[in-house]
Amino acid sequence: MTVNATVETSTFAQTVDDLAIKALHAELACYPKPGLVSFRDCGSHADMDAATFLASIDSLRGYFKDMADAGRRAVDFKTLNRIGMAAEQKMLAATQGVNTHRGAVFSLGLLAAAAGHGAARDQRLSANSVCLQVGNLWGAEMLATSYQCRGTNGALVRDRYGVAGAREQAADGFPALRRHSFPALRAAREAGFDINWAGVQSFLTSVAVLDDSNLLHRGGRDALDFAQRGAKETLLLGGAFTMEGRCAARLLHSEFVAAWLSPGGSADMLALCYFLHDFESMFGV
Ligand SMILES: CC(C)(COP(=O)(O)OP(=O)(O)OC[C@H]1O[C@@H](n2cnc3c(N)ncnc32)[C@H](O[C@H]2O[C@H](COP(=O)(O)OP(=O)(O)OP(=O)(O)O)[C@@H](O)[C@H]2O)[C@@H]1O)[C@@H](O)C(=O)NCCC(=O)NCCS
Ligand SMILES: Nc1ncnc2[nH]cnc12
Repeated sequence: MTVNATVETSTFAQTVDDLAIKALHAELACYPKPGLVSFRDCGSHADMDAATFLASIDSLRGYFKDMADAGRRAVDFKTLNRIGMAAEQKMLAATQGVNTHRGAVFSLGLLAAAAGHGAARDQRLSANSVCLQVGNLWGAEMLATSYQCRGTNGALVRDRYGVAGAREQAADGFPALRRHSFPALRAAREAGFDINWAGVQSFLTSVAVLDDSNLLHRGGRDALDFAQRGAKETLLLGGAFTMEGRCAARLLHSEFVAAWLSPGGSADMLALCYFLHDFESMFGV
């Protein structure tokens, strides 16, 4: 189905906004997500809780519409970056300076822009094509030195461990998400699991494969290895598909909290997967 044939472009951008906000809500609600904030507890965080996230999500309403509209106009990365920085400032004002959704503002914002770009040109709107378009359209520009943040946690671990972070994932069309996290969510939904447990399965899959800069920043290589191993072992027990796997996921949550580990990058991947799943059901061919 092509968008031009079905909905007005402005309605499309509003729908993208609604789906992105819904995805951020679903990510927050999903439990157990080892180490992360949900309505049950604050995970490995002393400075934020579910209320902080709700305020943050509310502040982002309209941002994804702006990004979809900007994508429709085929703007350059500089323009997207400016819109993103303004959204980040609104988010920080809503959370009294706590970083709740910096990564999601970046990654989900870029998906919204690619969706807007594709819809205006009657392109295929599968999850895969939208992810790849981010890299094709803006990848080279976003890797340019002028956009390298200095002093961020991501920049510090990139320099220290040489790993690919949020920017490199986006520039490459979100390979971990396309190959692992999203197929895990889709397979779980097709197998009949609800959005919570399908989300847990996708989240564990992300933790198992992603070089999460939050884990590296808090605990170095040991923390990343510990988290990836724990997620893999939980998946081997069946993950969200078995009672044993679900118990292991709850236990892993306690272990991450005890070690003060928080895989924030995987939280973003989960929100992206929820968004893409709804988006593809609505607009995909
Ligand atoms: C390009 C930017 C994303 C900057 O990136 P950079 O890597 O330089 O810096 P960070 O500030 O560290 O942000 C990266 C965030 O991306 C998430 N992330 C981490 N690893 C990965 C990964 N491998 N792949 C994809 N995404 C990843 C993660 O975001 C989530 O975690 C944050 C909360 O974590 P928390 O534990 O609370 O961390 P802190 O408060 O920072 O520290 P401590 O508590 O430990 O002390 C939360 O934001 C989640 O979303 C990383 O944090 C980008 O920021 C940029 O250029 N922005 C410009 C504006 C823009 O967005 N433009 C729009 C599109 S062009
Ligand atoms: N639910 C969550 N908990 C902690 N950090 C996050 N970053 C994005 N979502 C998050």
